[in-house]
Amino acid sequence: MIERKGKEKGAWGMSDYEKMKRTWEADVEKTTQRFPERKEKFQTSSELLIDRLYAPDKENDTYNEKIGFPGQYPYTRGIQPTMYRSRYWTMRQYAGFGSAEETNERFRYLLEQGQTGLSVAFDLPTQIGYDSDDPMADGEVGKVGVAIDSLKDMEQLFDQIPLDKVSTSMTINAPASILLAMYIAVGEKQGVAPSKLTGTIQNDILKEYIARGTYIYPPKPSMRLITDIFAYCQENLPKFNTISISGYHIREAGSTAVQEVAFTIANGMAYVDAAIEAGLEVDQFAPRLAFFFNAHNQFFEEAAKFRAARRMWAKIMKEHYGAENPKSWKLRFHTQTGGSTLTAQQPDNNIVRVTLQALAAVMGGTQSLHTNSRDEALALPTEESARIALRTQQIIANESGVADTIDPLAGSYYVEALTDEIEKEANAYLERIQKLGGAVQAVEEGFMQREIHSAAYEAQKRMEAKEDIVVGLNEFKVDEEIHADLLRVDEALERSQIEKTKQVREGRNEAAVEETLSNLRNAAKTTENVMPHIVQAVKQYATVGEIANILREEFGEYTGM
Ligand SMILES: CC(C)(COP(=O)(O)OP(=O)(O)OC[C@H]1O[C@@H](n2cnc3c(N)ncnc32)[C@H](O)[C@@H]1OP(=O)(O)O)[C@@H](O)C(=O)NCCC(=O)NCCSC(=O)CCC(=O)O
Repeated sequence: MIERKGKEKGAWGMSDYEKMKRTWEADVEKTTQRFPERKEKFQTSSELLIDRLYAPDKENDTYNEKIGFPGQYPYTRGIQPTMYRSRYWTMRQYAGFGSAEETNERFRYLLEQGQTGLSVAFDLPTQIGYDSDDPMADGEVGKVGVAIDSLKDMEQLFDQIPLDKVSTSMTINAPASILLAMYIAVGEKQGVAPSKLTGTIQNDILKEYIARGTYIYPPKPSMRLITDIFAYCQENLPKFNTISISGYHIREAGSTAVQEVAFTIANGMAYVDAAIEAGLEVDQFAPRLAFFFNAHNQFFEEAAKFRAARRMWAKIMKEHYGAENPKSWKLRFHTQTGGSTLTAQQPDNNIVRVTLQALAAVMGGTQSLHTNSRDEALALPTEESARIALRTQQIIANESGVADTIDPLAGSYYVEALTDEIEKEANAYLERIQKLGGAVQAVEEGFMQREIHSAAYEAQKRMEAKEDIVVGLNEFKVDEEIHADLLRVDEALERSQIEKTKQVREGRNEAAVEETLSNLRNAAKTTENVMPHIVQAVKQYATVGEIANILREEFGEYTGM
């Protein structure tokens, strides 16, 4: 794979490789002042010293162009010069169920247990912009996540959790502006200025049309809401990640690893195009774009997928969009282990699957990680399962030694070849999507959906023919009764949540609510940024449903392809 060519020495008598290495060493010097390495000396159990980085010891063109050094373009080896030697990935377990109080308790439990970031799961009504007392919410309140109707719920959700110390991810898409506005308002109540807030909103509508389904408005106004958020955050929340461009759900819907990368990056390009069209400067908003991928069981392919995605995005941002700020080139991502790979049969086996998948994510250089709980194929995780899932990451980080040297798979013939092939195949998809007119067009025409369905169909056939073995499912089965200790949401929650929201409505200043909602409506009719109006409305305790309904009236509803 690696062919060595003679190389001219530059004016300073240094080859390109030597220059790159020096630059990396200087970056390490700088980074470690802010983020010192975890240990003075890293060593194996036999006391063999572990170097920060293993790289070719001589000039090598392929290495320079394709692989390079960590923290350097094209970032194949990771986005930080020291990676996990300085700081482990963020351990960020997706959690939420029932009421804000219950979820707050789970959050605090997870933080006490060593989790390092928060990730909010909202219930379905919240995700599609309905209050708990809306007939559309019937039977769904607090089921797959926490029920949030008004700022009151958000205040309880983050009670005793200092928003200047912890970063929060919120899996919210169509109503992302509303939940972000509530987060800003809670921050202010805690005395934390918006400029200090750190976190991420998912805010990725395209994959909702493709795979996940919680869309409200048609594509055009949805894209406008997203670029309004970019513009608002650029001014007011410079540390907040404005979107989490998600391949996770595309993969859950049955795509291949290549499709996951290709469609996610295509969607990413659509957001960049929309923001540029809205008049934003690429180097202003691109540094705060984030990504979110899945991790399945095919260990090497998964690790290679992350490395390929990073390299592709760096090239696209630099060469296609002409971004000049290196922060715009870096693909930063969260990983969640693959929910669809878990089995209801012999559920403890899922712990092993999650371990493999999490390891692939770490080998691929993830910034943040959720490890699924063993019982997720059955119900919401119990506290014990959630703890084991977190412990899985902690064991990988603290006991396995895999985080002690940067990108340990680099240079493996197999992994580098897979990285190249994934990049090539994903680029071929990108070309097809560009020919269709870009991701928005491709989604509207159902192109990605069709490709995913056919991949899922093929995978199902392989499984039924036992070409693909899933342990406990089509082979190695046992007679069992599944009697896991499952967490169920109390049916009384819906009634108490409805009552709580009723009280909020009774206690607020109705004239002020009306005024802020009417200002929002006026802004929605023009091109004015809607975000400041949504912030004003939530501060008056206008609810998620009330705000989403104003936008429904102005933008219309999307009824599917
Ligand atoms: C960018 C990420 C990916 C990660 O952000 P984090 O804050 O956790 O990590 P980070 O940015 O890497 O690190 C925080 C700060 O430390 C710095 N830092 C980190 N490591 C460093 C190192 N080695 N050297 C120097 N600096 C370092 C970073 O630059 C950054 O500072 P600066 O910022 O100053 O540079 C973000 O978007 C994120 O947290 N995403 C999570 C998304 C998520 O949880 N989604 C759940 C979806 S759940 C879902 O959808 C489930 C299924 C469903 O419901 O359908």
